[in-house]
Amino acid sequence: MATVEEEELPLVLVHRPPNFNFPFKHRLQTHFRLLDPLDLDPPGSTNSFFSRHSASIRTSAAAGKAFSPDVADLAVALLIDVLRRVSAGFRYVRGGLWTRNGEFPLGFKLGGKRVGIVGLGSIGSEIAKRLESFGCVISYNSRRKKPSVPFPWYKNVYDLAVNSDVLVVCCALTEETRHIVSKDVMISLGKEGVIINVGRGALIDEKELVQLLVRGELRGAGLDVFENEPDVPQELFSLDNVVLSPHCAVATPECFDALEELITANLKAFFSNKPLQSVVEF
Ligand SMILES: NC(=O)C1=CN([C@@H]2O[C@H](COP(=O)(O)OP(=O)(O)OC[C@H]3O[C@@H](n4cnc5c(N)ncnc54)[C@H](O)[C@@H]3O)[C@@H](O)[C@H]2O)C=CC1
Ligand SMILES: O=CC(=O)O
Repeated sequence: MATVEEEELPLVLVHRPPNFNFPFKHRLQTHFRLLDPLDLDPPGSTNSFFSRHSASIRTSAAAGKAFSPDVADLAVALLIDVLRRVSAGFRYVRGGLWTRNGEFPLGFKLGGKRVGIVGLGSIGSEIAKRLESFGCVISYNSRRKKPSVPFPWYKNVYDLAVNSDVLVVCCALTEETRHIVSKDVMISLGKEGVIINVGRGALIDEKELVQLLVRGELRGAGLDVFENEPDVPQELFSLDNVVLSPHCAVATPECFDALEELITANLKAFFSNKPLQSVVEF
């Protein structure tokens, strides 16, 4: 039961993925009364509060750009790790292989690589900015050419892959983008090709990706997201050219501070009839 003082706070309906427990919930509760359907409905419920009421919900605050710099940092870290074999080198030293086998295999230079970004949104733009400063040559695919962007645009991912050494996948997952990185796209990237995914697992045909990596038909992959998290295909565990992270691109306290600031600003704007800083239309 809410107390009389709590009743006076603005009521906020929370819409979040079941695996996202925002650590600043208690601080938001000092300004707002939170109605979190996941506290009421079990995860996966087909008749959840949100699905029953979503038709009547028109506007909500989104994460906006709060996550983007940290996600972009991790994408670049995964790419450098795959190319320069950072994690593999660590395993080599720790496993005593340096003493036993001698020199470690050569890695590959980042500068000069042609990087194709699938989805030049908020995260993709941050990735482009970082990789450009490393001397990479950027191009991108999105539904439409972005007039203010200087990089070459490819209208499909296949053509982007043909003209890239690296594909960085960071577009939104929709029915249209599910498996947008198909077997054909990966084959067209070629044997020297590297794939980085910080978007969603299902943007890539994961079974085909695994097969291509196992058969040595790609140079490597850096993956933060997977089709059936937290289950990761076991075949990837023994591949030295694959770097895996547990969907943690946003997992920094700074990121959550930025998110808290944005959510609070959005909610305060909403309750004073001012424009939101970031909006989702349902
Ligand atoms: N690994 C992680 O921890 C995180 C992953 N993400 C994922 O990254 C995605 C992108 O995030 P933002 O850049 O912030 O979103 P955004 O909305 O700024 O950008 C999404 C981009 O996807 C593009 N896109 C949509 N449909 C497309 C299509 N059919 N073909 C090509 N491009 C298409 C849009 O043009 C847009 O440029 C999110 O939807 C989310 O799934 C987001 C945050 C953290
Ligand atoms: O962690 C956030 C996400 O969208 O992924």
